[in-house]
Amino acid sequence: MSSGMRTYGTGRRYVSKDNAIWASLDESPQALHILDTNVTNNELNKHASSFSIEIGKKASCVKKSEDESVKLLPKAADKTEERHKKSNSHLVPTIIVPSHGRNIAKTSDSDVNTSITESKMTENLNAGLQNRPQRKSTQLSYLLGLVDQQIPISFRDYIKTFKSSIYKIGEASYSEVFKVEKDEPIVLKIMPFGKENQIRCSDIINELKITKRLSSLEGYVDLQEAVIVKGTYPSILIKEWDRYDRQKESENERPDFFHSSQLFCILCLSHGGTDLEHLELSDWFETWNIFLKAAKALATGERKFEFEHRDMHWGNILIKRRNDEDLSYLLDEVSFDEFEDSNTSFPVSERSFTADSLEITLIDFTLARMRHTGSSSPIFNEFDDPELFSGRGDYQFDIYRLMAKVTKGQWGEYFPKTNILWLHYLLYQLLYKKTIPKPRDLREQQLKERLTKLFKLLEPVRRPHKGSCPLQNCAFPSAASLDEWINQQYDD
Ligand SMILES: Nc1ncnc2c1ncn2[C@@H]1O[C@H](COP(=O)(O)OP(=O)(O)OP(=O)(O)O)[C@@H](O)[C@H]1O
Repeated sequence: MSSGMRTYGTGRRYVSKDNAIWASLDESPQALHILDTNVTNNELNKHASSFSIEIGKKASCVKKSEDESVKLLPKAADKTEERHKKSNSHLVPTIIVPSHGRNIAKTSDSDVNTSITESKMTENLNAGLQNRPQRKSTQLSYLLGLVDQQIPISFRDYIKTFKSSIYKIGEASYSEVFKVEKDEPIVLKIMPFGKENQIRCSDIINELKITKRLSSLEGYVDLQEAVIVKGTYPSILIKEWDRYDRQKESENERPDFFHSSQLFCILCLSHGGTDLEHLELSDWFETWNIFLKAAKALATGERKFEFEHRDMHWGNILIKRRNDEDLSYLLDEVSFDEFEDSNTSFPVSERSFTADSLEITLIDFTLARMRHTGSSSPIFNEFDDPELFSGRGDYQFDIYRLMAKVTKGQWGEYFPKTNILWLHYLLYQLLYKKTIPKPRDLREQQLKERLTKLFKLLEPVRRPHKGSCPLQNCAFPSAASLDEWINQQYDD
């Protein structure tokens, strides 16, 4: 992996040996060291130091559990270590940020039983239901209500309803992601929940509600269906899992260990394309459009729902280029006459046009915050996993600490500035982590300069001096304000 670290796709995240990541950059966000040691919640500080790693040590597969004892992860971790010996010797594997808000729930199998009680549609589950085992069955009932089910359906039977081929396309901390081939392909995000080391039911509820709500907005993934299933992993998916493992070496444990009582939430989503980390960018038109569209999507989310993504790393930004056929109807509307006898070379406009034909889709709202309905309390994640704030070696991890600074731990409140932090991260990834061909003409050069200018404008902390408040330097309080500024500034 070019960046030397994996930021998603598994619970195990890696820090590059090169901790002096900023030393080589002119625009090094000063935030890193200042904020590392200054997270608002003292508890976080306490934990932050616990996760530092020593190169070459067997730290790769240990993590501190809640009771501070060090324990080995199951099989998958051993496999990871082996793999790293083989192919990733430049990485220092460690567990930095295992999952988002997916604390080790202190539940037993019986805590999440499948007996169905009357579903009570209380709106605010955030504060009330997390970490209360006695309410687990109420949470499950609530979740089933959200997906219009009375009881979980059989996992195998549900998968059988798909008549076309299914391929595994991705994986994450606690989920496996499959694609169902169709004219309009769909994606199945399969998340086991409710038991130890799995996603909390309350987190599933939040992700589902937010995904549903944003579904029709431009720039956000479409939720076509959500189901709660129960049972062992269907063999067709295991076969696909094995194929993926052979080709790409999965970081997860083979999902054949689940008990027949296991519950899963399956989100059926539109296919959003390739994530930014794995997409090769062809020019600065495209690069500009990715940033612009991400900023616009966040601005729309803010305006409609007081939305903050809070985890917009480059694995959560999907990009799809419309193919030539999709574009033909647009080409019909373009007059090429103006290019005749003109000094403007046609390829410039053509490239610009192509870049504009790109779609972005934001996914993964596990950590997101939004107002659900007018009167109800917001949906949000408590960020109560201290490991979220202890990552090192990538700007992504500093963003979590910066968010703690901005929110002062009041995660339920509305702080659109967190969207600006993620947009600054996005600019950094685009400008310094992607390999984009040099601008080939003036127009491309201008777009690159725009992005560089915005990178400076959005920088969270610039030359802080005594008594100054970090984050006060960035002029934009929200993605909406940035969007307005861009519209005024650049009318193209
Ligand atoms: N709708 C989609 N279309 C295409 N690919 C997708 C889609 N949803 C997920 N993926 C792929 O699967 C990966 C993991 O998905 P996602 O980020 O939603 O999982 P997660 O468990 O929430 O991850 P994280 O570790 O970031 O919490 C993505 O990075 C992407 O490559």
